[in-house]
Amino acid sequence: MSIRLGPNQYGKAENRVVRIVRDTARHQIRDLNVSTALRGRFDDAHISGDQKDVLPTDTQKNTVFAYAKKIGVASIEEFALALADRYLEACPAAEGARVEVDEYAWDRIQVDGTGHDHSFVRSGGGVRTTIVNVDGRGADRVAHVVSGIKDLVVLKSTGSEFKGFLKDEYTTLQETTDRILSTSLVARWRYEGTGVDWDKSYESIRALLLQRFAEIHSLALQQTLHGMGTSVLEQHPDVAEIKFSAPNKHHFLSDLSPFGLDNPGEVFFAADRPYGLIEASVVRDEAGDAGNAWHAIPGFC
Ligand SMILES: O=c1[nH]c(=O)c2[nH]c(=O)[nH]c2[nH]1
Repeated sequence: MSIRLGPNQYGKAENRVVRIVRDTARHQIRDLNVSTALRGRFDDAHISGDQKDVLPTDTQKNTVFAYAKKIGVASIEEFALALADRYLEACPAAEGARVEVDEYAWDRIQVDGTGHDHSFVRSGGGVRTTIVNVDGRGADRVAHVVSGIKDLVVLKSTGSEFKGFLKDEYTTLQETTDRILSTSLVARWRYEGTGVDWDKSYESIRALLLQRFAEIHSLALQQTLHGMGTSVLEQHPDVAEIKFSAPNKHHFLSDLSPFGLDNPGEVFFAADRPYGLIEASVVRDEAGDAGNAWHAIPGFC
């Protein structure tokens, strides 16, 4: 019998770091959840228990907070790339570093029509996210950036059909040409390089996803996702591929006939489970090799 150590990585998950820029009375806030992981030649740490190669997860955490002060957060992508490079510099046994950053956005509280200098209210409308993987150093360095948005809850109250589907003896679903379509979208897209205006690109893709969700007359959530992804690839040449995970948040028409009431698409039961889970990706044919870009991202096909 032969048994060996399989794939492994280690790091500090979910460092909650809030960076305030307070050079003037008008403060800026970046509110992050940062998870780090190193992979490489860490066999001794697992097999003999010798930790000589291990940069502690505690050090990885400290680096996140020190870098928030030293270099600040120009964008979550730049911050993640800088951290990944730092870990590879500090830890010779590491062959690759993975840094995932979620950002919780804040809006200024409006007082008399003006955004307050230092009081904020958490924004709705999805969590911005990035996952950076850097493999190697110097001339061998390869960096991949997968950015995205999650928890983007959207709904259209008409303009959605689901009909013509396969039926068997267990099918009870009625065909419909007018239903509610709603999802809590996760979309992640892989950039081809790192010479990107990260904030501008994110805002533009987020706006485009919302616009296309609204515009597309949906024949199924699958077709809506494909349409949204195709538009992103058409309008963003630096995006190689986009992946979606979309729970179909079913809204069932409430039967009000026992109460002598008709219900022409006005009152619904919003079920929370079970839900259809629709996952799809749209890929550019000539896209470069994804390498480790999608390493350890759960919930995507
Ligand atoms: O958009 C949908 N896609 C499906 O595959 C599906 N299946 C189902 O029951 N309802 C829906 N809706």
